[in-house]
Amino acid sequence: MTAKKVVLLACGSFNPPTNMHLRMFEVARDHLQKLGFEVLLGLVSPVHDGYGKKDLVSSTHRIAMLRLALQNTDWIKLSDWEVCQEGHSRTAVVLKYHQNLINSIINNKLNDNINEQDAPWFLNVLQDSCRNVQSIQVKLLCGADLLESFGTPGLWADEDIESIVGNHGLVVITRENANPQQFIYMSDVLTKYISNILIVNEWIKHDLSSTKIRRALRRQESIKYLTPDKVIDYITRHELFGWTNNKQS
Ligand SMILES: Nc1ncnc2c1ncn2[C@@H]1O[C@H](COP(=O)(O)OP(=O)(O)OP(=O)(O)O)[C@@H](O)[C@H]1O
Ligand SMILES: O=C(O)c1ccc[n+]([C@@H]2O[C@H](COP(=O)([O-])O)[C@@H](O)[C@H]2O)c1
Repeated sequence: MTAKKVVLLACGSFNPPTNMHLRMFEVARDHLQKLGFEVLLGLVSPVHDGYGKKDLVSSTHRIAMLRLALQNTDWIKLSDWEVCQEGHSRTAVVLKYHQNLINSIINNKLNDNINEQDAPWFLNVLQDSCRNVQSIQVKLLCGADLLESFGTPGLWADEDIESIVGNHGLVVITRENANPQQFIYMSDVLTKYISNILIVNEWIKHDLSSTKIRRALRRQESIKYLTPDKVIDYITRHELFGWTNNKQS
């Protein structure tokens, strides 16, 4: 039996990227491989500046930090499509864009809207895998907190949730203080598409978040081993997140 081919796409602020953002892809790939999927590629899609989240640094900085964070992986790539749009894109739209692009590659008919210049970051990785392939599914990779944010009133459109779980599927990494199984049980739409939702237990718990890194930096505390050293160098060089190089004694 041939393995179902999957691309994992993670959306978020990555403000800044953490080791857990990278680890999430590894944990998901291991689990999916055991279930018989072939994970061809991981994509990181940072949110547009217009998302307007508190303390969000510019996408120029977030992209630069992600590029540094991704230097030691050969299968997780940055997609800057979302940050290059005019404003914030709903996640359902981001998934659909990448799915359409991959479908075009499979069908070998990149059209005028989607040309090779727009997608150099993963065309070369995928092109070989795409030969003789019928389909590749783009799934949303997320932490359990993002899944649970589906329940925040007014945050996600109902049709978008249905499109994300129905057309793409979710790979959810467990996270402290979240109970994805119970959350799915409480939701009719998630229960309807339960076969499209894979929950991956992260047994090696890292209660790590960008918020905690930002807090440490604000307090002039070390963030070593929480994010790659090159990201730390970038943050300190640009004095991001309240870090200052001229400390008053
Ligand atoms: N420790 C973690 N365990 C599981 N998933 C995580 C973890 N940290 C981040 N993620 C997931 O990574 C994706 C992108 O996350 P995001 O940029 O919001 O990071 P974050 O650390 O949660 O950020 P912030 O603290 O600024 O809210 C989300 O799907 C989020 O759930
Ligand atoms: O598509 C939506 O309606 C939607 C609603 C809320 C959040 N999101 C996405 O979820 C991600 C949340 O990131 P964060 O850092 O706010 O946890 C980010 O990529 C947002 O674009 C998307």
